[in-house]
Amino acid sequence: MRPEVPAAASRTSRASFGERLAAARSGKGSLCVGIDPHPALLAAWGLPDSPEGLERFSLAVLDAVGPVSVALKPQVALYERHGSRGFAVLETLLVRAAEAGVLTIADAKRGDIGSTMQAYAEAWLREGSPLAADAVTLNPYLGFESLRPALDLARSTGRGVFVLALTSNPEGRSVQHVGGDASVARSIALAAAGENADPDGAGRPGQLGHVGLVVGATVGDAAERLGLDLSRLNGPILAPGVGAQGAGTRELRAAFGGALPLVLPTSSRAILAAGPDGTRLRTAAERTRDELA
Ligand SMILES: O=C(O)c1cc(=O)[nH]c(=O)n1[C@@H]1O[C@H](COP(=O)(O)O)[C@@H](O)[C@H]1O
Repeated sequence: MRPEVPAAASRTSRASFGERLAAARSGKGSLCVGIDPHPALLAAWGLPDSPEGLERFSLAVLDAVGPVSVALKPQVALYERHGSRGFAVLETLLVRAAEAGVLTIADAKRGDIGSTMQAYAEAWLREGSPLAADAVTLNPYLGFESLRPALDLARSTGRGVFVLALTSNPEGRSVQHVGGDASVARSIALAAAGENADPDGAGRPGQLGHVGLVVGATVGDAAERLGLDLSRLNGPILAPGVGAQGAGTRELRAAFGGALPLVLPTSSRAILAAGPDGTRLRTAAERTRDELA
């Protein structure tokens, strides 16, 4: 049976996603835990690489780290590899997280021509969609403006998007860093800041907006070097790369400087490896959160 629509999907509040995230951070501190059920992790937890294993893993992570994390970020490919039954597990996770009051960021990295983008936007952000999350990651390779359906839907529903700008992987440089002052990364950051200038379209500039960026914690001084003025984004910055990819507090400070208050660090494998014991898992998340504070 299809799970009910997440509570988050039926919200009518006009608060922007950036404001909702900031409110949640003020109570819970600032850590996003990524849910990446890799086959090796399932095996280490004594679970089968099957939809059943996936469901037990996902709900155990929610129970253990939900209370100490401001958001959970399921990596949708790890669900997709189990086909429709994997996606059914993701739907259940999104419902349960909404019921538990934990924000969800679907790490789907979607991006396509506008007409197709409309369908992706509806899948991940529309009221009533079984896969609706609080936010979704987007890939702007087809041009920032191709993301328009998702930008507009996020704005009108109080949900958010995180657009890839400077990714944590070394290969990203060959696309994102080229061009000096006119780099792809800088143009994406400028476009995102422009969207956030009036985040709810109601003439209330100054609110944190619905358009976030993904900037890896591993990127060193790239943001500064390429002229991305992240402190003017007026929206959240998702920073993967913490833990398994080698970044910690020092790297976050080096990468973000004055923009650190906007940064939501996210870590997956380094925390998930502490399971399956729920107490150890929660302690690992708390320790990571507190070290990064
Ligand atoms: O959008 C992302 O979440 C993301 C962007 C990026 O630049 N780098 C990056 O690692 N990610 C995702 O963040 C997670 C990182 O996992 P860990 O390396 O295990 O912490 C994976 O799900 C990646 O797909």
